[in-house]
Amino acid sequence: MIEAAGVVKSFPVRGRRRGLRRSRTPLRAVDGVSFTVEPGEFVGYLGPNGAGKSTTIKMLTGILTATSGSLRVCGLDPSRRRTALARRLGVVFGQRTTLWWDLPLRDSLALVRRLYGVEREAHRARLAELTALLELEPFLGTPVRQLSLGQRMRGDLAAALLHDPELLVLDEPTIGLDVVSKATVRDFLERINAERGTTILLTTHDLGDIERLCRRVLIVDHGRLAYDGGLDELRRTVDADRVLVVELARPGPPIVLGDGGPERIEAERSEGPRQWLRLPRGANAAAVVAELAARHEVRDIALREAGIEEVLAGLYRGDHAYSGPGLPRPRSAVDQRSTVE
Ligand SMILES: Nc1ncnc2c1ncn2[C@@H]1O[C@H](COP(=O)(O)OP(=O)(O)OP(=O)(O)O)[C@@H](O)[C@H]1O
Repeated sequence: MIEAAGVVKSFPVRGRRRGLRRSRTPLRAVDGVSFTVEPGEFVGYLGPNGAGKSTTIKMLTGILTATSGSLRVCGLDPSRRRTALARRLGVVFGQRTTLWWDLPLRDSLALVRRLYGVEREAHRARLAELTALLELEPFLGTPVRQLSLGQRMRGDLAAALLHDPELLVLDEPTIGLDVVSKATVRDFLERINAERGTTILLTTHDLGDIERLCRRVLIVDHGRLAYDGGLDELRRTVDADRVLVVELARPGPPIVLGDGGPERIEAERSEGPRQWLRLPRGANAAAVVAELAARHEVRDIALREAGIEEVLAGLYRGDHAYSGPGLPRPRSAVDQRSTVE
């Protein structure tokens, strides 16, 4: 569905004045990104602010032309076949609307039908289906400018899907939505992916979106792909800490396990009978728990895995080494690269 090979996008940037001339140093917003997305996949396209996500999406949809590299979306070159691609692609930008501000939502959606040349009968059936799934009925007659953000986003999703595209590209579709609207949008996306097989590429900073929806994530950093794989593998691969929270029968001195050896673990915090032990990477939690139980009177134990928030924050800050399966290049290579030509 998507094939990107060595895609680069440079923007000219006004530099410092040198004599009468200003230097124009190009900024590589996207710096040699390669990945493929198969039909039916639901992929998260993640990365810190300014990483190059929106620029990639604009190239995928044909709004921007790549400076170099090769890009195929639904088998088409997006910048040369933009109109043909538009019939097979749905796009939603959370920060903008594609609907007509002064028209009631129903009329906006009728105009979308004409734009895409969808037959009246097919349109009617599809509109009825999307109206039910997205619960649009109560505000179909309301002008778009009077819709709440959550209502407008549901309207935008309907507009993007009325022509039944194979691929849906979403740029922050849940930004600013309350918990109920987010849940409606997420349920809907999950459903069209599972039931209709619509391929979805989702850009988001929302951790709930990522955990709930994305089986595979691509992480970009400074315009480069830093990770391509599953969320669970990501949690396991990065050096994310696990913490044992132990409740002893009574308060005592800090627990020390594996004393003297390389696997020595000492409680880093204690509050009354409760103590926190940070497990070193690769430590066998079962063996640690067995040693704990043999040497202490333990009431309760909980193992706290790092949440995806901590894992991503660590990656974005550069705390973790990029190595291992699914991680195409070591962190040092990302660091050594210059973002400005
Ligand atoms: N038209 C442009 N001209 C010059 N620089 C641009 C242009 N568009 C984007 N950039 C720069 O390219 C880099 C990547 O921007 P982009 O919007 O793709 O990031 P992003 O990952 O979508 O960020 P965010 O999460 O904040 O939306 C940024 O440094 C940005 O300033």
